[in-house]
Amino acid sequence: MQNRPVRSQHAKAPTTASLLRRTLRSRLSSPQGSLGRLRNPTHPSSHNHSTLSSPSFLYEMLENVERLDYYRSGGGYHSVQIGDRFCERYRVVHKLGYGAFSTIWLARDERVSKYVAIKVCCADEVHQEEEILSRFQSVCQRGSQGPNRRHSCFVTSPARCSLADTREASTCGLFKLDVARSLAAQLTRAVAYIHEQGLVHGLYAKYGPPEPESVVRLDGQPLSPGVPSDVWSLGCTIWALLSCRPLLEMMLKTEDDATAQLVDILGPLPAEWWGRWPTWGKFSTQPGEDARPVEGRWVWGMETRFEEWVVKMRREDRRGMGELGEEEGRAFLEMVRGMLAWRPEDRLTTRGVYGDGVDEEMGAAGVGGGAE
Ligand SMILES: Nc1ncnc2c1ncn2[C@@H]1O[C@H](COP(=O)(O)OP(=O)(O)OP(=O)(O)O)[C@@H](O)[C@H]1O
Repeated sequence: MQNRPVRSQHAKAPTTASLLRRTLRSRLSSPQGSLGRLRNPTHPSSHNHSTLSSPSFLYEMLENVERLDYYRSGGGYHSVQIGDRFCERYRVVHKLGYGAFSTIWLARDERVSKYVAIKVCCADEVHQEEEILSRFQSVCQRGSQGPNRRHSCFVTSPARCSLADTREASTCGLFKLDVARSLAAQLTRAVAYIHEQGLVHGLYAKYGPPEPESVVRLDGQPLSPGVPSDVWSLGCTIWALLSCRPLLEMMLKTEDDATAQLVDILGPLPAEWWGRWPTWGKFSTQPGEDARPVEGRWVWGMETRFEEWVVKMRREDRRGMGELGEEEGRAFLEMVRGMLAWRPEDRLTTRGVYGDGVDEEMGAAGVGGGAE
C-alpha cells in the first residue's frame, strides 16, 4: 500500500478558524515569509519531547494531518496505514485524529465485529492516559513495533461527533433547548464523577499538553465532590450549549484585550490582582471594586451577551429551538457566574452546579443511559 498521510475522519468544510490557520500556514511555508523558518511555537513536541524536536518544517503542512516530520525512524509517530492489522485482530479502517504524542485510528475488531478506537503513541512514550482511562472504561493495551522502537497502543470505544462539531453543523448554531439542558446535565455529571474519582484536568504547563493529575488529600480522606479547577471550563461549555456564540472570545486578542474582556464580563478583578495588570488604566477608570470602563469603551457584559446570543437568538429563530423562561434564564446566569468566579476557591463545585435533583430529573426524562 502506498504511504500517504491520512486526514482525520472529521475533516470538514473550512470554518473561519481553519481559513485563518490556512492563511497562517501559507505564510509559514512561504520562502519569503518572515515566519518561514520559525519552529512551530505551540507544538508541545518541539519543547519537551527530545526525539521529536525539529527546527524547521520539512513538508508542506496538511490540514487535519499531524506534522509529517515527526514520523522518523528511532522515534516519533508510528506509521499507520488504512488496512493495517494490529494484533491479528484490529483492522484500521479510518483515522479519527491525532495529538501531540499519538495518532488515533478507527479500527474494526474482527474478533467481535465491533468498531474500536486505537490510540497509537509515539515511540517510548509513557502514556498516563491509559492508566486514567482504565478507571472509567475497559481499556486494552497493546504494543506495536516500529522501525526501531516500540509504540504503546490502547484500544477504547470510539466516540461520536464532538459537541462543537455538532453545533457547528446546525444552521443556526444553537442546540434545541431540551438537548442543551440534557447535555449540560450529563456533562456536569461526568465531570463530577471524574472529580469524585480523585482526578482533575491539569493546568497547561508552558506549551505542554494537558495531563490529568491525581489529587490526593494528605489525610487520606476522599476528595470533596467538585475540586474547582475544571469548573471554569465546564461553565464556558455550558454557556456554549445554550448560546450561539462562546462567552469568552480570545482568538487574536492580546493579553490586555483578553483581560479587559474578562473584566467586562465577570466584573472587577479581586483587589490584590490589579497590581499584576500594569496596563489596566487603558481600560478602567480605577483599580478595585469600583472600577468602571474608561469613557468611550464599548462594553458587552454577561447580561448583554445573554440577551443577544441566548434570549434574542432563540426568540427570533423560526425553527423552534426553544426559549428559556425568565426564571430559568436568571438561574442560568447565576450558575455561570458562580462557575466563573475569579478565584478558584470561590467557584461553585460540580456538586453545587449539579444539585441534588438532577439524577431524578434525568432519569425521568430517560436521559444519559449509555456511554455513547
Ligand atoms: N475514542 C475516540 N473516538 C473518536 N475520536 C477520537 C477518540 N480518541 C481521540 N479521538 C480524536 O482524536 C483527537 C485527538 O485525540 P486526543 O484528544 O486523545 O489526543 P491528545 O490527548 O491531544 O493527544 P496526546 O495524548 O498525543 O497528547 C480528538 O480530538 C478526537 O478528534
